[in-house]
Order: sequence, then C-alpha cells, then structure tokens
Amino acid sequence: MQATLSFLSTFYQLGHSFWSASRPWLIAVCLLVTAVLLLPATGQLENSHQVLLKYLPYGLSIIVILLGQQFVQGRIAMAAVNLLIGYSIIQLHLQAPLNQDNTRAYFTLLSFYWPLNFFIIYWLPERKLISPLGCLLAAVISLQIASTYIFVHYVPDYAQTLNQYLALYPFGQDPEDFMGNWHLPLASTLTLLIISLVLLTHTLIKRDRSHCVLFASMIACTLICASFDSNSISSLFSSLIACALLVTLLFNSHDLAFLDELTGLPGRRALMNELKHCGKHYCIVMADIDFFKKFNDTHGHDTGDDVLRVVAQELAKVRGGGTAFRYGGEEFTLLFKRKHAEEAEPFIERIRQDIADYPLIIRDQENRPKIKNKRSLKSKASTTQVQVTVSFGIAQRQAEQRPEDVMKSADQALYRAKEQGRNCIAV
Ligand SMILES: Nc1nc2c(ncn2[C@@H]2O[C@H](COP(=O)(O)OP(=O)(O)OP(=O)(O)O)[C@@H](O)[C@H]2O)c(=O)[nH]1
Repeated sequence: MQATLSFLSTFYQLGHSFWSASRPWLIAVCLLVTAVLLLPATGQLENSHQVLLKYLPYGLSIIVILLGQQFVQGRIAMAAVNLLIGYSIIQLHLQAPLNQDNTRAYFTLLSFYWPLNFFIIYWLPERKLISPLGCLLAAVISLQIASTYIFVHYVPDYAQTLNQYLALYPFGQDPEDFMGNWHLPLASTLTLLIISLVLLTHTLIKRDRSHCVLFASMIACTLICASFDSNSISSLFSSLIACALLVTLLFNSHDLAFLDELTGLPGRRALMNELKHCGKHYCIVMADIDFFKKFNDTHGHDTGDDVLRVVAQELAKVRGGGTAFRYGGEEFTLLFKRKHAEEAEPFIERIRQDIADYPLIIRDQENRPKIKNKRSLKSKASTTQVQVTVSFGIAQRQAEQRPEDVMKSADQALYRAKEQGRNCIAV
C-alpha cells in the first residue's frame, strides 16, 4: 500500500512538472500541429470558403496589431505586422509561375527575410508597436522590400545571378523543376536551421509563451515557403499564425491582470474572482511570513523578494486541492474548495514544515546574480544559511457568510497564530 501511494505521488509530481514545463509551449505546438493536420483538407474547400480563407489573415493580423498596441504587447503586434506584409507580398506579387527569374528571386528573398524578421522580433524587448523600436523594425522591413525591388529591377542580371548562386536545393531537388517537395535553397535552409536551433535552445531555457509562439511562427513561415505549391498553404498557415498570436496576446493580458509579477502566483484579483465561483463549501487559509520586516532590514529588499519567490513556490506545491494566491505584501492565501478546515489542516502542516526546513542560503550583495529572476538562494556560491517560517490562519465558511467575512475570520485566526508564537497553524 505504502509503495503504491509513493508511486502515485511520484507519478503525480512528474505529471505536474511536465504540465508546468510544457504549458508555455501549448499554443505554439497547437499552431504547428493544427497547420499540418488541416493542410490536406484545404484542397477540398469550396470556392467560397477558399476566398474567405484568403482574406482571413488580413482581418486577424489587423486585430492583433490593434490589440497589441492597446495592450502594450509590441512584439506580438510587430510579429503580426511582419505576417501581414509577408502574406500581402505572396498574395499580390507571387501568384505568377515561379520559374521566371524575377518572381523566383522575389520568392527566394521573401523566404529568407520573412522568417528572419520573426527571429529579429524574438530578441526585441517588450515595447509598444508605435515606439522608436517599432519604427526601427518598420525601417528594417522597408529596407528589405526596397532593396529587393531595386536589385531585382535595376541591377542587370541580379535575379539570374541570385538564382544561380542559390541553385542548390536540399533533398536532391532540381532547381529548374520548381514544383517539388522543398522549395528553399540549401543556403536558406541551412541558415534557417541554425537560427531555429538557436531559438529552440533559448525557448527551452526561457520557457515563455510569447517566445515559443514567435519561434513557432518563424517555423510556420518557413514551411509556407518550403511547400509553396501546396494549395492555400499561405492562407491557412498565416491564419493560424495570426490566431496563435491573438490567443497569446489574450493569455498574456490575462496574466498581466491576474498573476502576481514577482512570484508568478495568481494575485488578489484572481482570488476574489475565484471566490465568486467556489460555491458554499470551502475554507480559506491566510499565510504570513514571520518577522519579514526584520528579514528585509537585515538582508535587503532584493533578498526579501527572493524569499517571497521561494515561499510562493513552496505554497504552490500544496496538495489536497488547495490553490495558492499572493494576497499582497508578505501575505498569501490558500483556497481549499469543498474541504473542511480539519481536512485541509494536514496539507497546510506539511507546507509549513517544508518551508521551515527549506535551507535558505543568502548571498552577500556582491554575489547576487545580475539576472533578476535567477534564483539566488540555495546556491553553493552563497554565504549565510537562514530559516524562514510562515504562520497560518484557517477559516471554514459558515452558513450565510460572504467571502469577505471568511477572509476576515482567516485573518483573525492568523493573528492568533502570531500570538501563539508564530510558525504554527490556528483555526
Ligand atoms: N522584499 C519585499 N518586502 C515586502 C514586500 N511587500 C511587503 N514587504 C515587507 O514586508 C514587511 C511586513 O512587515 P510587518 O507587517 O511589520 O510584519 P513582520 O515583520 O513580518 O512581522 P510579523 O508578521 O508580526 O511576524 C514590511 O517590511 C514590508 O516592507 C515585497 O514585495 N518585497
């Protein structure tokens, strides 16, 4: 029995870790999988649907650009601008046979610049679309378009030379027969492969939703160009990229409103929202770090922030159906739906114990990492070991009590826990 429970617990932990690790990838993976799955179906679309699909990327991209500007998510908006420009070029200038020198030169340069611009946007800091950075990106894209036009039309033999120079195609494709499986020249394929590997490595380390989606958008653009002869591929993939950007924008905006920036836990607004929907049977736990003012005064505010992150990370591991929120300052809340206080207490006791046993090792100020989110605790380069404890107050919802009343009772219980000497639970 013990072995089974331990196995289930390990299985749960593994599943939980996998889910947390893969969450930022969810939209990106959905984009690529849906695109590949839907591609064969586009050939069977009726004419009216094909027309609708052709105009969809324009509408969706414009929505993303407007919302991205409004919600200060410049990178997503810039990605939508890049998508819109690339897609417009395909629709307006690349509907001719690609075995003509000029058209093929246009196509080859688009297939290089389009994904490359996603790569550039990936590394930009988050700013508004209409900002010096946005203008710089607009200048880069304009320069790409203008130079392509001038070189192709005004430099004698440019298109021919470019096509000859890049005439080597991977997978043994004959460049004269443009209708094959992979239309990107070897040089572009290798360059995009290298930058894809760079982005893949970075997204695996960074695990951030926007970065993952920008990476997936770059891959999707590359696939559009690589399989250019597939029916409606540019309309379908561009629509899906725009959808992925839109969903990312909405998720990011939700996180901005509901997640606490320092700890990553849901914040007070999320708690209040949750309390409206959690029925009549629940208990609330208020948790407060003990002597935190003294800790801040002794070790500095930055180390205090690190402690808040560690405590949040431990509280988030609460079992028994509890959810952790950062209530504000050094106060946290645990919400147990459909649980009595007595049922929740053993889970809180475990968390209390885990936090008290956590070996916090404090670096001196010079040794602190320069990267803000990097853990500075529990590291070999650190110097002093300290202990942080948390006091808890539990309140069970009584008949006719409003959520604010239950919170107040939990606060009173927390006060009692402080009076009883801290690092304990009071009901
Ligand atoms: N580093 C850091 N400190 C914070 C943050 N929010 C609140 N604090 C500090 O948390 C401390 C809370 O102190 P008090 O409310 O006096 O309580 P305490 O020192 O923890 O004492 P007891 O709760 O009675 O054990 C204050 O010094 C605040 O400045 C934050 O986001 N970061």
